[in-house]
Amino acid sequence: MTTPIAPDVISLREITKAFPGVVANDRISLDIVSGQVHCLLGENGAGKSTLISILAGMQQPDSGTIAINGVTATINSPKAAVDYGIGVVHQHSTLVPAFTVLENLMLGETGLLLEKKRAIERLGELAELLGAQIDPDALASDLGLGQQQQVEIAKAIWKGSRLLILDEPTSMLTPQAIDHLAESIERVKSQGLAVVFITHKLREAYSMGDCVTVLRGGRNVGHISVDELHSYDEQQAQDAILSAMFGEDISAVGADAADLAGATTATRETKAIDRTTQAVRLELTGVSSRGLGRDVEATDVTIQVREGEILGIAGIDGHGQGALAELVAGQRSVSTGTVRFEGQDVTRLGVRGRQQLGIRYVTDDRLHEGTIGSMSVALNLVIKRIGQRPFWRFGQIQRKAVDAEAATQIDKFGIRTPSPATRAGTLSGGNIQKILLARELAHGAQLVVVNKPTYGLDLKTVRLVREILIDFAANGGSVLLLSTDLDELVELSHRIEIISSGRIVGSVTNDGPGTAEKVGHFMTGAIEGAQ
Ligand SMILES: Nc1ncnc2c1ncn2[C@@H]1O[C@H](COP(=O)(O)OP(=O)(O)OP(=O)(O)O)[C@@H](O)[C@H]1O
Repeated sequence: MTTPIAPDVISLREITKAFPGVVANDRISLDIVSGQVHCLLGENGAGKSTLISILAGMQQPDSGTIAINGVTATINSPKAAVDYGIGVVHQHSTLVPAFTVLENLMLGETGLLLEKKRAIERLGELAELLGAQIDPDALASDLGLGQQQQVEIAKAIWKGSRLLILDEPTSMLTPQAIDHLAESIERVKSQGLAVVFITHKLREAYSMGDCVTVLRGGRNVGHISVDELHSYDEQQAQDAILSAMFGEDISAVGADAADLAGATTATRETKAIDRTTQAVRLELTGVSSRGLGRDVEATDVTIQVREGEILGIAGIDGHGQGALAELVAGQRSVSTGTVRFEGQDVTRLGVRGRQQLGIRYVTDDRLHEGTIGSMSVALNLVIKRIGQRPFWRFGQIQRKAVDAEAATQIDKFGIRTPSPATRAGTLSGGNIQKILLARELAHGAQLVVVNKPTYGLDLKTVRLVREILIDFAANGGSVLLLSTDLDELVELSHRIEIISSGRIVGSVTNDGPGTAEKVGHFMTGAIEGAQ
């Protein structure tokens, strides 16, 4: 066991960090105390990631100080952060897939392998601390997401951390893995570590947090102390957080606050699609995909999506959702089976041809595949229409038309950007997602494939994106929704099919209470089957 660490206070004072056109952190002060989970909430672009990247030594503040127990700490590199005992678990896995768990852990931040015997001992200590079973010899690529995350936590506190920062740790996990994570956090906390927990989910802030800080527009706009949070019931905690998050806008949010908070269990009132009147728009018959062999291929998939229908595809992340999405979009080839769109065989049609028919794709890889970070917001909004009128004429870009389109979409989707000319890569995750949706749903979209459309988005943006999809379907559009979030699937889908190891293993009509349990049953079966 690790020795309990004496209570520490990490004090941030007046931390300020500006980027061109935006003050990401504006004189933020807060205290992070050992033995407590400090939740950090705020809308997309509020400044959370900037603040943790400063704590993690990845960025330097323009001004302000960080002190540990009253002594100034100079965190001028990731190595310095590790030396101060600050470990971060990022949203996306940083493990090397081809390495074993042990190799990943031994490969420290210096890139040097530690001594093996000592590493096995340390892993044993940490596995006990986390209450996790971690096989040192398992390949990282063979681990489920929950297990990968346990390894990431072990890696973050490998050197005996004092502060563990978890950046939206629950967004990809199954309900079971979230429970396990909550137990691990409790144990880490009881060993005297401080935890900073970034989440968009108010339920989690209440159930796992000891205190809450809300950021808005780069500022610390509200703090709920340990005593306050522990004295509140869930409703009071939600009200306090929401009013800090939305300030005067709360009246606009008003009655929908519970929805925004994700407090209610999602149920969809809409009836199933009328199969006698709504034509089949997309039909996959016995389709298997053929990719580069890096991830799970779709195998023998037969599905139909009708006009006006949202078909949800549930499953543990990495079970062939990417392959399925790409083969509908035309980005991955079909090895067997047929893909038909509005009656036409499009099995061999490429991406561009499918786009012209109205098939659109919002990838879950917003930053790399979905947008070009070095290009402006305006160009990203029209990038799929290069060479086409009215944005290009005679090989020349038509600035006026591009700017007019950008202005319309920025307004319609509430994209928060200093200007249309700002580089897309500098926007927050939520705003990048809005660019993708704006672009893909524009101009003749008939069917949109969306993969994890609200992953990492804040409450308001989640609601906006879901409303956009519901409206699109209500107006006759078809949606193939791939998601790992059961609440989202139940809230949006008319029907839900479950994918496991690339195959469809079940189908549930979303006809009222009990749907989530039925889907969960298939998913759990899928987990057991996969491990
Ligand atoms: N490297 C950068 N260059 C320019 N602007 C940046 C950079 N990093 C962040 N920003 C801007 O700083 C602001 C705060 O962004 P930050 O990523 O910290 O917010 P966030 O609260 O973490 O958002 P999200 O919930 O979307 O992750 C945003 O307006 C963002 O566009």
